[in-house]
Amino acid sequence: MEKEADLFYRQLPKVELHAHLNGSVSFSTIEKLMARKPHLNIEHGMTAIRSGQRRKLWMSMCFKVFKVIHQLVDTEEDILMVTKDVIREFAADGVKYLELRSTPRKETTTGMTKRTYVETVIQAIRQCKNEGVDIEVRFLVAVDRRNGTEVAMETVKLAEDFMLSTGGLVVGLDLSGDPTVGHGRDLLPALQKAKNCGLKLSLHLSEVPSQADESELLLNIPPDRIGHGTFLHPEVGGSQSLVDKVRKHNTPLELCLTSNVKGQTVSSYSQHHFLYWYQMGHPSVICTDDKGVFCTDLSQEYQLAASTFNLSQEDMWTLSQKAIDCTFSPDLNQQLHQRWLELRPTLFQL
Ligand SMILES: CC(C)=CCNc1ncnc2c1ncn2[C@@H]1O[C@H](COP(=O)(O)O)[C@@H](O)[C@H]1O
Ligand SMILES: [Zn+2]
Repeated sequence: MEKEADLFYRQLPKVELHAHLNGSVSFSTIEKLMARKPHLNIEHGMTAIRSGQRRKLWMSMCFKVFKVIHQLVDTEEDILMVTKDVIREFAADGVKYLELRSTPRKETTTGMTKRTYVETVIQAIRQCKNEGVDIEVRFLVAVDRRNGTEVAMETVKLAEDFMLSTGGLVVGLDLSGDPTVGHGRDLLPALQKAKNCGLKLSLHLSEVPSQADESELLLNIPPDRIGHGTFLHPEVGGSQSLVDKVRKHNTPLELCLTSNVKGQTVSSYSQHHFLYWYQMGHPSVICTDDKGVFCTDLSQEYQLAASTFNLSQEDMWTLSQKAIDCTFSPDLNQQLHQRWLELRPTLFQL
């Protein structure tokens, strides 16, 4: 029975809209990177958060994991390998459309620049396409909230340049980074600029408690999608006014169950705010966030949502199909819906 369910969720065609590149690096890719850089003396436990592993002062500790991964991924060669591996892994997991996001990084020691960083990600996406990997991939350039106004402005310029030069592969901008650091008000002008030049916006919002003011500000832009939104509703310290804003614009939420449970912003799977939004009929998309760091994949997240909230395979099919309407590539909608229809008979004969 368990095996059949596994197979169903793996074969279910899926859309992944919230995946940070360096958080998605798998165990086997980390091994290849460690072999390239033995002098760093990095061990496996430093790049992933396994089940039951819990620490105090949690959020900021978790973000240290990314520092370790960034040490391992610091050349264009690494970025190319990591991006291609991540794309192939999502494809092998049944993801048919993937929006990857990543923060352009400069590494003085290796000569990698923010521009060559993005160029390399794009090159990897193109190579996978040419190699026939069965997945459509788009890219969101990420702004790390920690770095303030000026860097955010530069990043928007970079994203705009690539949006124009890549024939639509760069579709938007992500706002992420340690939510306990910095304030969204400093980033508003950059986010507005991005929106005005045609980049779609996906913003990490109310990922930790007590950010109602910031969320209010950011929701006024308004964003095109929301990452997490864990503390938006009144029952968890948000407000009805925040919920009303999200409802008014019908802004889809990207929901990452394991990330929130392991990140300890949600106490257990059954307490996850997925249920609040799903029951309301609000567009809710199940995503992984950082499949490498949290040792998960998208099929597992679908299966967890189904078993936790007692949803049928038919419900989960509908959820994955509706995610198509939440992508930043409306030009692909028809093609993706067609694909889902073609695949449906094989799934429901299992
Ligand atoms: C507890 C925990 C780690 C939660 C995960 N929730 C997150 N919230 C905000 N930003 C994130 C999260 N996960 C990854 N990121 C962002 O993605 C980066 C890693 O991917 P990349 O280097 O941009 O390719 C991190 O440095 C951070 O800026
Ligand atoms: Zn995230």
